[in-house]
Amino acid sequence: MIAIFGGTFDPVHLGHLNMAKHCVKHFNLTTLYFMPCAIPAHKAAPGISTEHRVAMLNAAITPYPYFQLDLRELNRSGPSYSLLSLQELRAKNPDTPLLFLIGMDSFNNLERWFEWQTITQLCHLVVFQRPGLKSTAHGELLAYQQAAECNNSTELTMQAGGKLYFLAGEEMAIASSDIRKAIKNGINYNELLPTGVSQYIQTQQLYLSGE
Ligand SMILES: Nc1ncnc2c1ncn2[C@@H]1O[C@H](COP(=O)(O)OP(=O)(O)OP(=O)(O)O)[C@@H](O)[C@H]1O
Ligand SMILES: O=C(O)c1ccc[n+]([C@@H]2O[C@H](COP(=O)([O-])O)[C@@H](O)[C@H]2O)c1
Repeated sequence: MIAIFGGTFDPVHLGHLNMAKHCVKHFNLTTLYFMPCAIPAHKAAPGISTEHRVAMLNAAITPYPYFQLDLRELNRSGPSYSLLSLQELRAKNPDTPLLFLIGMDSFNNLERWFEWQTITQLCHLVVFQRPGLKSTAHGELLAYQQAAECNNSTELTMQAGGKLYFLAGEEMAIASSDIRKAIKNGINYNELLPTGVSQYIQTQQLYLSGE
């Protein structure tokens, strides 16, 4: 199995680590790759450099041998469409089950993603809960959910892609945007971040101004 966790990670926080750890444990993964995007398809570009985001990801994953980085989107120009990354991964690994981990808010917006229906064929989507959010799928997204959802994780090992799995686990009400706001407003945010990340933010004086 190949497991990818895409995100802006501006910055990576304990909510990200929590869902990624649940995914590793649940699917008994050897490796899960955090894949930072370069230019988010649907939100404002990060106000800090790519190097800072990657440095914070490295600080966050260092204690965990089963986490690695996949930097392919940083080496591409244009919006970081997940479709392109998944197509590349699929071309290199034609028959390997491919998991793409996202949060419930991302799932509820999936219909707005570039060629989302092709994405659902290229990989299995693993959706982690986000506090206060449930699937709001309707129309074509609901049709996909009804056709693809499975409750038995071994089913995901039996085909390369096409399934949808809702992964339950401890929910953490943490968002990068709240952390950026807290830092700007001088509010303590350290308990929301891996230690190495909060140290890096302080040393580099990140997020003190801007959005
Ligand atoms: N606390 C959380 N619980 C569940 N899913 C999360 C959580 N934080 C992030 N995610 C999911 O992780 C992926 C990457 O998230 P991202 O890097 O955009 O962080 P974010 O906290 O959502 O950022 P922002 O607040 O700036 O939108 C997305 O699919 C998102 O849904
Ligand atoms: O491909 C798309 O159109 C697309 C649209 C929105 C989000 N994504 C991906 O979803 C992941 C989480 O996105 P975000 O914006 O919540 O950090 C990240 O890997 C994004 O590149 C992808």
